[in-house]
Amino acid sequence: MTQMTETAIVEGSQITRTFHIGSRSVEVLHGINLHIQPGEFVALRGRSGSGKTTLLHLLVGLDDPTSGEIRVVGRTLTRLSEEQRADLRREHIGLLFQNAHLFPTLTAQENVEVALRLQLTPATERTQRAREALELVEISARAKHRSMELSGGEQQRVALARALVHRPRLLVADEPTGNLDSLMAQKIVTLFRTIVQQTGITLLIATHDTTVVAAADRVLQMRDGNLLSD
Ligand SMILES: Nc1ncnc2c1ncn2[C@@H]1O[C@H](COP(=O)(O)OP(=O)(O)OP(=O)(O)O)[C@@H](O)[C@H]1O
Repeated sequence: MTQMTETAIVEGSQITRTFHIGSRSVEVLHGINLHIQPGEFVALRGRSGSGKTTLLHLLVGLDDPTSGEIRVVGRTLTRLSEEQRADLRREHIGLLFQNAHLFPTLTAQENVEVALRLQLTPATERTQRAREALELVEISARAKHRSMELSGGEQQRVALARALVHRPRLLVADEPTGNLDSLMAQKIVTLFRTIVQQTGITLLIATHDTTVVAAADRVLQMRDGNLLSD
């Protein structure tokens, strides 16, 4: 087993994941080791089906590895209950997906505040923090628009604001530019870089997008359930 270090914000040691489909077992991840340091912007690249989404789900505690150990922000995920893992996400992790998954009839501001309601943050602080998050992703001018009135790129910015509003230490994103045209994608990527610089957050992004890959500090390459580089 690889030695776990004290300083990494995300660490995986010999992670495997096997899915059971009927009587068949399919090992999708074959013993992944990885270390991500605080403040790094890491792109996770690999063909469709190589296991990127499966790995991300394990690293944020949405799924359990078949074997191996995962430590995120100093906690060993396999030792936590589902509720404790949900708390860990609420406190320290932001999630962003290919689709923005906003409430269509709520405004941009309200969509961001929803994340803080779950944390029982007082109303005045919620409003202020949501405003700041919308400012950070440069979408304040649309704060009062209902999300269904926004473009795809604008919706993704609101989703990013929602993922950042609780000031997580780690942002994990799965194909966040997958539904955007190249100009919109470029703008979001520029924003990722700015946010890393301004906040010191750690970014882990699974992507096929060469713009994201080019902007990252480091690229992890997956192939057929193996990580080729760490
Ligand atoms: N719940 C599941 N049950 C069975 N097989 C699964 C499950 N989830 C994923 N797989 C299989 O695991 C493999 C890896 O899938 P995964 O979604 O992690 O790949 P990916 O690299 O994220 O692909 P993409 O770039 O298309 O999103 C695929 O062969 C997929 O069919």
